[in-house]
Amino acid sequence: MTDLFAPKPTDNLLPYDGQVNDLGIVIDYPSPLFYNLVTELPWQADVVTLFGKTHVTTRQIVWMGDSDIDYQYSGHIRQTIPWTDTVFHVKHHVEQKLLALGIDVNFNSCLLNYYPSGDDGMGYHADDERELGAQPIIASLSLGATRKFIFKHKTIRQKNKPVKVELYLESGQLIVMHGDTQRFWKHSITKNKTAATGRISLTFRKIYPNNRS
Ligand SMILES: O=C(O)CCC(=O)C(=O)O
Ligand SMILES: [Fe+2]
Repeated sequence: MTDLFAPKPTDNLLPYDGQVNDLGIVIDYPSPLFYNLVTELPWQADVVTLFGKTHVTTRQIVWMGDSDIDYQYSGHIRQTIPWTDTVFHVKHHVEQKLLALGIDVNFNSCLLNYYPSGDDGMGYHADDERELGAQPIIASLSLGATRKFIFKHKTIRQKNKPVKVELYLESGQLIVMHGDTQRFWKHSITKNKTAATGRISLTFRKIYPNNRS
């Protein structure tokens, strides 16, 4: 039976000011991939500066990409490690899925995030650094525990509250943010005390090093 309410990959999840598509589950066996990445990658705590204060996160990250790319955000320079066979393979798979939506992109970088438990999240932010270009294309593949992903409009409010769009990201699910999304919306992964297991997201990006400010 077809689910009349299941979003089509071509549906825009945002009401305006950007474009987010849900490509659904694109990985047949996500668990082996999850455990492979947890064990094989050199995870490190992230360092974030908020209101002038530096924090070390329990969320763990790895930057991966082409050898000529390193990435700078929140004032910190990130070392990029070369593509592993596994992630390079996933990158190719993701690019093929996007092609079917009419999005033709060759990602040169990936930020992998590991949330060991439901106590780990990522606060509201926009991936709007200059080096990502004016309309960044960011594809995000989720593995492991299902977690809630929230978009919050930067300026538009309704009934005195910011406009929000929420979705749940499941293991093997791929979404893509593009168009004006980073310009007008922030996004976050909320903490969830009931999430018993870990989650990984692979966020593929295209970096234009010459746009660095
Ligand atoms: O883990 C996620 O799904 C979100 C990650 C994210 O927003 C980022 O890496 O910029
Ligand atoms: Fe992000």
